[in-house]
Amino acid sequence: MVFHHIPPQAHLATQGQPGNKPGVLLVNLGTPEGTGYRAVRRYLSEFLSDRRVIEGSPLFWQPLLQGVVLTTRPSRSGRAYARVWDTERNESPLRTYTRHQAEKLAEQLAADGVPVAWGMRYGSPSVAQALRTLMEQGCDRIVCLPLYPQYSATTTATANDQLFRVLMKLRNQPAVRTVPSFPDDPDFITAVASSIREEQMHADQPFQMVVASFHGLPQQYVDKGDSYLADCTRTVAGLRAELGMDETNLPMTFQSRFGPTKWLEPYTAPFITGLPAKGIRRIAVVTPCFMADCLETLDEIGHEVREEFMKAGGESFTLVPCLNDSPASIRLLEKLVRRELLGWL
Ligand SMILES: C=CC1=C(C)c2cc3[nH]c(cc4nc(cc5[nH]c(cc1n2)c(C)c5CCC(=O)O)C(CCC(=O)O)=C4C)c(C)c3C=C
Ligand SMILES: [Fe+2]
Ligand SMILES: [Fe+2]
Repeated sequence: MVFHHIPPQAHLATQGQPGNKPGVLLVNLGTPEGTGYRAVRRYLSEFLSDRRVIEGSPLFWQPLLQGVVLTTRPSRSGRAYARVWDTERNESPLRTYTRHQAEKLAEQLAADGVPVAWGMRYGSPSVAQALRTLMEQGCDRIVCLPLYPQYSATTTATANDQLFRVLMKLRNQPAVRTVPSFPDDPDFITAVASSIREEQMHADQPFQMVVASFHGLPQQYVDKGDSYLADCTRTVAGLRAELGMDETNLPMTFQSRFGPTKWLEPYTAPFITGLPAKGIRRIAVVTPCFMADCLETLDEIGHEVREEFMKAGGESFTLVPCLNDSPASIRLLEKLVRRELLGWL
C-alpha cells in the first residue's frame, strides 16, 4: 500500500507543536476479500511471501509458491473460508471481530480523546490505511497493539514491521510504542478460564479433558530463538493454575501445520482423534492464541477436527469461543493500551 496521500492538514496538525495526541492502532493477521480463487490466492500470496513467515530463500520458495502452492491451496482454503463466511456482511469472522474490538475499545477511550483504528498485516484495511486514519485525526503518538497474546516473529514482529515500513515513507513520523505480548496477563488468563467455565456450565456432563490448541510454528523457528513456545507455555501454566488442572486434563497442542517440515508438537488433530481410544470421549477445545474466532478455530477445529473426533468415537466436542468482542476482551485490550499510554495522556 502506497502511503503518500496524507492530506496537508494532517501534517499541519502534527507539525512543530507538542501535539501529544495519542491514537491506538490494532493490528491483526488478515483475511481474504472473498472466498473465490482469485481473492484467496491474492491473500495467500501476500501472506506466504512474507519472509517473517517463510524464512527460506525466496529463490527456492517463490517458484514453489507461485507455481505449486498457489495453484492448489487457494481452492482448498476458499472452500474452508466459505464455510465460515458471513455472507450478509461479505467478510470473514476475523475481520468482523477485529472491527468490533476496535469500535468498542474506541468507546472506552473516547472520553480521553484517543481514537482507535484497526488494520490487517495482509489484505485490507491495511496498516497504512489505519495509520492514515489516525494521523488525519491529528495523532502524533501511536500505540500499536498486535492482537496476539503470545509473541512470534511470524505474527507480532511482522505486524510491527509493517507499521515501521509505512513510517519509512513519512517525512514527519509519529512517535510509536508497541504493546508487548501478554501470554500470562492475569486478566487474559482469567478471561479465557471464565470462557472455559462458562462452556462447562452449559454442557450436560463434565469435560474429561480441555485441550489447549495453539497455532503451530516450525520447530526450527523456535530452535533459532522465537519465544513463541515459551509464551504458549506461560499461557497454559496460567490456565492450569487458575482452573486447578494439569497436563493430564489440560494438555497443550499445536494446530495448522503447513508444509512438510517438523512443527511444534504434539499436533492437535492426531492428538484429539486418538483420545476416544483412550476412553476420553467428552472434550472441550480452547484456542488461547487467537483473540478472535477465525478460520483456524471455527473451521479447522470446530468443523474438521470435531468431525474426526466424532468419527473416532467421541461423544461430545465443545469449542470454547475466543475472547472476541466480549466485555472481558475489551477490558483486557483497554488495560494493555492504557499501560502504554502512561505519560502520553
Ligand atoms: C506457513 C506458515 C504459517 C505460519 C508460521 C503461521 C503462524 C501463525 N499464524 C497465526 C494465526 C493465523 N493464521 C491464520 C491462517 C493461516 N496461517 C497460515 C500459515 C502460517 N501461519 C496460512 C496459510 C493461513 C491461511 C489459511 C489457510 O490456507 O490455511 C489465521 C486465520 C485468518 C482468517 O482469515 O481467519 C490466523 C488468525 C498465528 C497466531 C501464528 C503463529 C504462531
Ligand atoms: Fe497461521
Ligand atoms: Fe490452517
